[in-house]
Amino acid sequence: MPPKAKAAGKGRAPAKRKLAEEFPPGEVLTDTGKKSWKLGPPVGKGGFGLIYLAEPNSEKPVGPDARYVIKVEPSENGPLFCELNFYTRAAKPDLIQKWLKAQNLKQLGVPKYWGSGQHDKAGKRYRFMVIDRLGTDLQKKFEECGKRFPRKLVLQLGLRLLLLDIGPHVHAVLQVYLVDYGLAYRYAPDGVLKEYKEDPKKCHNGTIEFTSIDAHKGASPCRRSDLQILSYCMVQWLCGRLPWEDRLQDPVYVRDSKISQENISEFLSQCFSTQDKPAEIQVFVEEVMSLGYNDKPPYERLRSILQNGLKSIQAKDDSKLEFTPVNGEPTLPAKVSTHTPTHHETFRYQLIIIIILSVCIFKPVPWTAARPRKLLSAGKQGDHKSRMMETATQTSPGLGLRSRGRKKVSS
Ligand SMILES: Nc1ncnc2c1ncn2[C@@H]1O[C@H](COP(=O)(O)OP(=O)(O)OP(=O)(O)O)[C@@H](O)[C@H]1O
Repeated sequence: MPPKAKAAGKGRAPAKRKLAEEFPPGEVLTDTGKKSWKLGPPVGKGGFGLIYLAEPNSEKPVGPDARYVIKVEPSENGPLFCELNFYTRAAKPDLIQKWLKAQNLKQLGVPKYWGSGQHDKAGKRYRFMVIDRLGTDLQKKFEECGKRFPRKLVLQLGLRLLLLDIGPHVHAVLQVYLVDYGLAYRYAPDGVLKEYKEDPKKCHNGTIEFTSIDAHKGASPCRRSDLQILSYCMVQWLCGRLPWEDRLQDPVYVRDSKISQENISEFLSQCFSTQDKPAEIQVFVEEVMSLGYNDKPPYERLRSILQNGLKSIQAKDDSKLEFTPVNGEPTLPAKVSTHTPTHHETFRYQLIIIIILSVCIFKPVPWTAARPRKLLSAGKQGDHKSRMMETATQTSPGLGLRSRGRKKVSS
């Protein structure tokens, strides 16, 4: 994620967390299943921890083609604990496999979980988690495109991030993944929806510019919160800048600016000129903003709104994601994978802001012949086949900074 402003000021709740120190390449960590992992260089940085390339421990150093990453944070930090909870409940390889089979899907846009544990170093205790290594992140692509994505791409990303199956594009090669489940939340444990309740101590959780109004108010996230975040992301991708980005240091200002955007048409008029304002985005945002806290969003309707947007520009969701600077040439034409993430109703998780902000572009190689430019070998599936990822420079959805001021850098 790009460096974002630190949230500060009144109403800012999240407690201070400790930063992890950087471990040298070659550090060996042993997970709770007694499997040892060797760290390579860091490939990403969150607000409180680092993400390292990693491989099962062996004589060899960990190279740039590592198939795993390990996220390490001081053990007392909450988000990694929360994230681990998500991964162990929802993303163990056998669980994902079962889910795919049950849903008749080929792939799911959630990295697989391979292990976790605690590691002591210099008198300090760290928590770590091993997951699939993915490719470049969407934020990086956004910056490469001059901070604006073409409308077709935004609509396609919107369709994928709605977490619905988009159909059998079996030969597609790029997939959008969601990572960073540090704020994942079970919005309906055992099928019982959580009640709306504001907690002043939790105000403004998430990446400040995109976080939902629910989160600003300290309410636990729900499905509409995810969609609000997605709406803000899509508007920013289209126009380059959200109206409240001038004062991200002030979460109350950001919250109030979002709340004051009751008239969606006026909100979008601050972002687009009259001729550039995409009609479907207005309809989409209106639909999202009309949702109640416990409403099940009309995902199909939301999808068709975005599909209609594609039609209106004589485009279709053809499984090619073209990262083209607006009014320019494509930087890296690419295809998108067979299946996008499917709505995870059964997991009863609320995938919140950081997740949407943490979208990886990932290209599994066993299903493709040609290597696009700038490939970096990486990743693995359960079958231990290596695969390649298209990457410009850095890895993972380098999106994200929480309003708590988590900064990210990437290698
Ligand atoms: N599975 C992955 N494969 C490759 N790179 C990754 C992966 N996961 C994360 N990264 C890289 O590390 C960066 C930080 O990841 P992540 O958002 O999970 O960390 P975080 O500590 O939770 O960050 P934050 O403090 O913003 O919540 C990402 O932006 C990305 O560049």
